[in-house]
Amino acid sequence: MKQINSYIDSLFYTKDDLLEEVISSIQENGMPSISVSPSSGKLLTMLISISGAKNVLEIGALGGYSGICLARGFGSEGQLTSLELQEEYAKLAYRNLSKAGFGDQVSYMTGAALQSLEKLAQDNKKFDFFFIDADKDNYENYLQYCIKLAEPGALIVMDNVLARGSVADPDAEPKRHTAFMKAFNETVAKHPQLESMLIPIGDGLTLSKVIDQTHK
Ligand SMILES: C[S@@+](CC[C@H](N)C(=O)[O-])C[C@H]1O[C@@H](n2cnc3c(N)ncnc32)[C@H](O)[C@@H]1O
Repeated sequence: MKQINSYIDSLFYTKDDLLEEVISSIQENGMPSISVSPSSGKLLTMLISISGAKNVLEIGALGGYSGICLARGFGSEGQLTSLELQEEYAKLAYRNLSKAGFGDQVSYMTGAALQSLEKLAQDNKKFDFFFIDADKDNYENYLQYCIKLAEPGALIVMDNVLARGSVADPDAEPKRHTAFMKAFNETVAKHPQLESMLIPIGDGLTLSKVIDQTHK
């Protein structure tokens, strides 16, 4: 997996000073180095621009790396709502999004994402693109909320679904979330409201389209 990702990054990722500054700012602030991989970030940008999504919800901001990738996809016309547990992380993410020129197009909701999602549901908010990249134990809950908050045909992208390849390789040392991710991937694959595919890039991204029930 590592070798394949290095190969993909070496061919398709071009040096990006702004994103490299984001990575440095995360390290300087003593935060974990767990942003999406460069190629996953580029794919997020492409998915937003191809789908034309303008109202994006991110779960798990960290220092704003994926937030910038998402915002680049909608350019000057979209809005990003980002949910982050840690106030300090959200502040850094906001500074980085502002540096990237998206300060007016992003808003952060801090605290446990499940509470923020419940608030968004109560307020009848709708989104056309979701990126789930926070605590893995809640992935199924996050997925259910995203479906609830989705415009028909919305896309939901979930990161880390391969758990470093351990979900597919019986000889690999199991990770903390291997068993959980295996079960989650089965749920997504069979979900009646989703049409999905797992893309083995970075730590694995699943891309799900919310089926428009009115056109079935
Ligand atoms: C893998 S990092 C996100 C990386 C980010 N998406 C990127 O690629 O730039 C996961 C983030 O989820 C946040 N998080 C963990 N548990 C959470 C929760 N219950 N509610 C909201 N955010 C949470 C963590 O603080 C962390 O910043």
